[in-house]
Amino acid sequence: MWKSMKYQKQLGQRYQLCAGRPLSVGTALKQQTHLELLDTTPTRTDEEWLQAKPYAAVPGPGTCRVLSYFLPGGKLYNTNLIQMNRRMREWYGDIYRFPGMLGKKDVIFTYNPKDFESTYRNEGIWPIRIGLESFTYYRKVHRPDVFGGIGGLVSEQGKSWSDIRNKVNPVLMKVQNVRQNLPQIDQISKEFIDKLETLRDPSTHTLNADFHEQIKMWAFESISYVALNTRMGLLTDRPDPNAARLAQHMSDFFNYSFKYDVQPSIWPYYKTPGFKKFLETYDHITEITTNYIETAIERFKQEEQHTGNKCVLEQLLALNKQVAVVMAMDMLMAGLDTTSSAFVTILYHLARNPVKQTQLRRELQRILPRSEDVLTAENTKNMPYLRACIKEGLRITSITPGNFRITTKDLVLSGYRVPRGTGVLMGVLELSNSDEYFAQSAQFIPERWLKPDTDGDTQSCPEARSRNPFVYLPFGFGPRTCIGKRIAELEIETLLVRLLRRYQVSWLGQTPLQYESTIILSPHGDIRFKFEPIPD
Ligand code: HEM
Repeated sequence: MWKSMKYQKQLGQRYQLCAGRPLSVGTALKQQTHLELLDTTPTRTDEEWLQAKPYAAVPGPGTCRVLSYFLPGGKLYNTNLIQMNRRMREWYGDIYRFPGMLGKKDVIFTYNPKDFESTYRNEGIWPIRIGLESFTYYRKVHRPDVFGGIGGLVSEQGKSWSDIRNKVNPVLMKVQNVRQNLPQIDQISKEFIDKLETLRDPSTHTLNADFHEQIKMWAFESISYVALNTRMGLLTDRPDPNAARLAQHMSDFFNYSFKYDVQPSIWPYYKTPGFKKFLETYDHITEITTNYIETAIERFKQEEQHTGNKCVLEQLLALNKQVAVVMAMDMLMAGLDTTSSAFVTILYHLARNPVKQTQLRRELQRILPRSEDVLTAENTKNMPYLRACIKEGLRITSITPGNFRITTKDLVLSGYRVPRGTGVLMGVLELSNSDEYFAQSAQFIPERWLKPDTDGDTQSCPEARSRNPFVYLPFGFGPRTCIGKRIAELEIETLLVRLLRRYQVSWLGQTPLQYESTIILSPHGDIRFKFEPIPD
């Protein structure tokens, strides 16, 4: 009895430390009806489990040692996430435990594809990916007045996550439904090219502006068209006055999120002035996006008679207004830096590989004999080399370097017992860059992704592709895979077609493209391309 009361008390402390943390692992697990108890004590008694080494034997530093690593002068002081993971892997091996701190749980880092497979195959129908806890806090605790208890896809878990996901999947994951946005996404790409022309020095073919910033504007214009059915005008000289404000708040959001969601922070216990500013940033984003949505609703009412296909926002509103508002915000937050970083990455690899770029251009010239020709659902169907280039770019640099899950079952990972409720970070970036899984892994070889029967003059090379599907997952895996994948692909493909049909692109940076790693990998530093027009 005492033991049980003490246990309940411990659980209470563990899961109700403050209003911001109750929606953590415990609650997420509790929401899964097959795991009703908060108790994460292992229940497996089968041979594999019994034969495995205990969890305590997983290599890794203790809490004090980890803290010493990050102090000034420490071995990991001032390293970014990628550098930190690489060093830890060198010291501790292909599986190690990073101890939980300040209310966060332990995380197992693994570089073993068998572990990836085990984790994904056992994730069940409601996979748990605890990501941005500040999101959950803001929506569920700080502003329930606006969100009515809906946390959104990024932060919900269990049945509440699946209720939203099942509703929005047909709108966002169906290729044809997403592809009906092609004319507008293409229009945005053409406006980007027009803007590029105004920034391009015709004698040197270089830009008088920061290319990465311009690409962020393109990504913003594209995703806000899809999410808010609004043209922000960011690629024109008359942008919507609120658009620049929203863009700035989104950029602040990413910086704050890294600080308060990824790095250890005391905000769950004490709301620091910096965290309060973060909440204000959330407030600004909420206010501006809801205003755009209200305006769009008015517009839809006036256009009620229109008979054409409904846009994404209209389809989401037809499901449920609150879900639509939350989903639109999630699309803006998750679909901006990811798409712009991926685009710069893929363009960089093509710029560094002129032979592959020329090969790609042949395909593009077949699709668009004249650069001004129209892109249609029909002529964009068959672009195998373009799609292979995108895949290959994201293989060399997966901008989400690791995929994360909280285990919902007791698992044996790399021979160790890992109880359910443990965080597992799967280091895909390292494996997709390893010669063990991809021949000549450092080389940009789009041919690995071509099917042997691909038309045209390109020789496919599927044998250079890994036989293990779990070592290449730039958009994640399973029921919780990226819901914006189709939108991102449409945006990236369309702009690549327009840009590379029009220009020969080369890399002028002094070094290979550098990245800064916050929640994703973001291109950083000297990003300079040369754009030489190609005669029609
Ligand atoms: C190249 C661009 C992108 C990349 C590489 C990317 C990558 C990812 C990855 C790896 C995940 C985690 C998947 C998992 O845990 O299995 C994810 C989730 C997510 N992404 Fe993307 N993403 C991209 C673009 C977008 C876009 C354009 C949107 C918006 C429409 C978006 C919205 C989301 C959302 C809402 C989730 C959470 C899904 C859920 O938990 O159900 N992403 N993305």
